Amino acid sequence: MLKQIIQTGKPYPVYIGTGLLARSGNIFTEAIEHLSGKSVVIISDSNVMPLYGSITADSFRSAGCQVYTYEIPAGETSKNWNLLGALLEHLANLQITRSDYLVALGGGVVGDLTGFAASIYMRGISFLQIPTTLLAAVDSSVGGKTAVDLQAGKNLAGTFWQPEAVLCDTDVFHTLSREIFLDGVAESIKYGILRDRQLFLSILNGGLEHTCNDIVAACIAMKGEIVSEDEFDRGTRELLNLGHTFGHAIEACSHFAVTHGHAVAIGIHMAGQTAAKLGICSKECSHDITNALLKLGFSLDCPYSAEELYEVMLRDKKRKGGTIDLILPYAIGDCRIYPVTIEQLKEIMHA
Ligand SMILES: NC(=O)c1ccc[n+]([C@@H]2O[C@H](COP(=O)([O-])OP(=O)(O)OC[C@H]3O[C@@H](n4cnc5c(N)ncnc54)[C@H](O)[C@@H]3O)[C@@H](O)[C@H]2O)c1
Ligand SMILES: O=C(O)C(=O)C[C@@H](O)[C@H](O)[C@H](O)COP(=O)(O)O
Ligand SMILES: [Zn+2]
Repeated sequence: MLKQIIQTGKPYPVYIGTGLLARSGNIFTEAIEHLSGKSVVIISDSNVMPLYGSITADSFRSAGCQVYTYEIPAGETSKNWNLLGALLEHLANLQITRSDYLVALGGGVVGDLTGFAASIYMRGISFLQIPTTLLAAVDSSVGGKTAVDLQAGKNLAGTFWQPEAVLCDTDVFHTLSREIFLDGVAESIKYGILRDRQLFLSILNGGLEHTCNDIVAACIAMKGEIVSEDEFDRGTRELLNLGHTFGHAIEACSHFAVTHGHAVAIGIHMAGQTAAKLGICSKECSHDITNALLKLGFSLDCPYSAEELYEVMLRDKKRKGGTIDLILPYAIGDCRIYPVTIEQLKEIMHA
């Protein structure tokens, strides 16, 4: 089992390995002094609960916890205000107290919703992350961004609330469909393009199928490094949004029919093209990014017009009045924040 510490205001461990789910209760209670004896509410979705709910619940019970479970419908549309409210009411009905724990068992949707609930229930209680998608393992389970979507767009309401610990059992990826696994490949290769050309090449050459734990650990380490520098997303952390200004707009335009990872893949391709057009990176660099995404199996056609995307992009959280921070590649392994005015953004989109 690999262990990393995420150095936020409140440092916390991330455990990565195989066969961990059946031991999750023990691993967490050994790491967290007062967890045994507490109530834990395992929150999961309608696909993951039947697969991994019992093994997780049994493990927490054997470690001395009182276990409750709560299931939400699978899919992005569960990241909404009404479901968040229903979950909070349920916690209150169970008489969950401030010393108890929530456990997010699932992909990024379960993680973002559970983290949000944990951050506001009784003004904040502890939670644990058990990611079950590749995307959640390499990205959403670490760093403490929580959110729900609003009608106007993606993740427009949320908090920063770090988990107490994260446990990532990579065995669970075996039940993912190819498409959902690919969503995680998009967020993984993002890390390579951001800061690590070697990681980019390893993923391109099928590394996630062969040396999965090491690559997951490398992505988490990079996320930890960036988040520890800028926990509250006021500077460097914006880099983690590579491909997201375009990607979030695609998700919103599709009413969330396009998954986050696929939208981010198209967004990374668009970021590469934009950088080449602006003369920030070479044409070869932009082609290498696009070809890598195609080789990995992404379809990069965007079904929405420049106008449609632009309107949604204006609500991006990296907008500061009349400017918006784009994240653009200067080379593979070197991305930077590149502010543009919203007028320039309009021109870029039309080009
Ligand atoms: N907080 C962050 O930093 C952060 C980072 C990246 C993405 N996100 C968010 O994460 C979400 C996307 O996460 P996702 O791609 O995990 O989507 P998801 O949570 O919707 O999971 C995708 C699908 O896979 C199923 N599933 C999950 N684990 C499974 C398993 N082991 N076996 C079989 N099926 C399984 C789910 O039921 C769901 O149908 C988006 O809402 C995105 O905005 C947040
Ligand atoms: O952790 C971060 O910071 C990220 O930006 C990671 C992204 O992959 C993730 O999709 C995040 O939820 C996007 O955040 P947002 O602030 O653009 O809503
Ligand atoms: Zn993302």
